Amino acid sequence: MERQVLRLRQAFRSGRSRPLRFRLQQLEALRRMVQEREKEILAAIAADLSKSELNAYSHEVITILGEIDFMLGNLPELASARPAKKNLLTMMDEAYVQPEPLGVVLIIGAWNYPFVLTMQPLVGAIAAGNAAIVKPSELSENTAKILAELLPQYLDQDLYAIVNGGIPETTELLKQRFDHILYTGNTAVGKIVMEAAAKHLTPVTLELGGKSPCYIDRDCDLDVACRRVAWGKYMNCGQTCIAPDYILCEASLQNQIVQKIKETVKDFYGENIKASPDYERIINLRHFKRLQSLLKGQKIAFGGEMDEATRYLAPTILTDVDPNSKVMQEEIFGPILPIVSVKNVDEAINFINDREKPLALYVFSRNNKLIKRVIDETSSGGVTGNDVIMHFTVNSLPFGGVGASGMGAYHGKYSFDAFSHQRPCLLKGLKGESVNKLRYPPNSESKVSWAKFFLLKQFNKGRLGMLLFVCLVAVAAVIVKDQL
Ligand SMILES: NC(=O)C1=CN([C@@H]2O[C@H](COP(=O)(O)OP(=O)(O)OC[C@H]3O[C@@H](n4cnc5c(N)ncnc54)[C@H](O)[C@@H]3O)[C@@H](O)[C@H]2O)C=CC1
Ligand SMILES: CC(C)=CCC/C(C)=C/CC/C(C)=C/C(=O)O
Repeated sequence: MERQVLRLRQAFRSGRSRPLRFRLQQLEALRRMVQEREKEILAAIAADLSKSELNAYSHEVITILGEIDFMLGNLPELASARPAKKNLLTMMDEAYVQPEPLGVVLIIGAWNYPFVLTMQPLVGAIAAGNAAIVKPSELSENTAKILAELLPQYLDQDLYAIVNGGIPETTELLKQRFDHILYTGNTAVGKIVMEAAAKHLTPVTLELGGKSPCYIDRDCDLDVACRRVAWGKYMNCGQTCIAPDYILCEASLQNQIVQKIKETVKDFYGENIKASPDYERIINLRHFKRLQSLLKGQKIAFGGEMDEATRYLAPTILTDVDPNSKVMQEEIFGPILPIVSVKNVDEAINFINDREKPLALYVFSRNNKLIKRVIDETSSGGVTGNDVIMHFTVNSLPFGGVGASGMGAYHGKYSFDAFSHQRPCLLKGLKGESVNKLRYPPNSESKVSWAKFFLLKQFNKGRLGMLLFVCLVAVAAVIVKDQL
């Protein structure tokens, strides 16, 4: 492992990953990989998650193609230096912010969207000019295997590597020194990653989970709300980090919601859900049993059927759920939808604020003011109003958690930023010592007054104002020169 990281570091040090042309060429190669090897990629995702290839394409491949296209179109601008506003002491100098790559970064992915969660960060890491090691989840072994086979065929092998394996391999990897780690997965392992990173003062982006609440207001089109919630909850069999975890609503809405979601499930998956190509399975037996245990003692208003042999768990709704029950204590990450009654929106807001900050928050209402109020009075990684999941698809929005649901963000420009250092650069000439005297010792009252003038004065006065100001500064400089 150590040797592998060293090899990448040497390649990074050679400067090869930095030129814009090289980054664009690697991103184009990645796009070629996705396009040319689409069938193999889809088959691997499909095998890992019992998913149809069509769903694998729309859940994962589209996102990556979109992200690569965004970077190819915007990289020249993202990577270029941005001029910075100057103060009076530096107005003759050059000041700019130059994004620079961080170095060798580690990307640790989770199994639930195994292609997106490794490749989307990799697009950002390449775009920002880094070397990268990708560690896919061992639970999605087919995707991990195909990535290990394909990436070296398309990308520079000295700069981008893939490490497969389980906890021992990740533990070993985490002992190495990286310049950034982007980890996606559960909160407990997030803490392990952060602790390991701290040993090297390595910055981290932690994409964690949590219980994302969904408040449905009385003043709402329930048909639409229930269809959208059912889509986001049962997609990937509920194994989506930003799936609506539970519904909060007034007690009087509960039965209507159950009825409408039931009808939607029939429209989506037909009478025989098991036979639907659009309904996935639970990733493994451990998760299946965990979900099974969450149903104990609950009132199942819909669904609940399961088949251990195929890890099938039907779309399920629980009603009158006690907020203290187990299903409300941990992220569900499966197709179980608890409904918790609240008296009104105030109680919903308190309910949300009494718990850890979630990764996503959803509010359905015809009343935009109410939606804005819920947003203003709560905190979460992201929000979609009157829909679920969809903020994930807008790559001009940063995607990430807050508090227990994570730190840092990525997607689009934010991925580029996550893997870059914004380096402030000030280039001065060797002239101007007369004015510089005011910062050299020995200090004096008059030097402090002039320093205040030069450093604290604002000059947002338009072109003419600027001209006058420059004259004023020139006069001041002459006076300073004579006085100091
Ligand atoms: N915020 C986000 O973007 C996303 C968050 N998630 C969250 O991830 C969770 C599901 O993923 P997991 O089951 O955690 O995925 P997982 O079991 O695949 O683990 C994630 C990664 O951590 C590594 N890992 C596991 N145990 C480790 C240990 N003890 N030490 C070092 N590395 C270790 C694995 O090898 C894997 O690469 C959910 O909580 C979900 O909400 C999932 C997808 C996206
Ligand atoms: C067609 C369409 C709008 C699909 C949506 C795909 C999507 C947003 C999937 C979720 C992706 C994801 C990585 C979720 C997660 O992190 O758990």
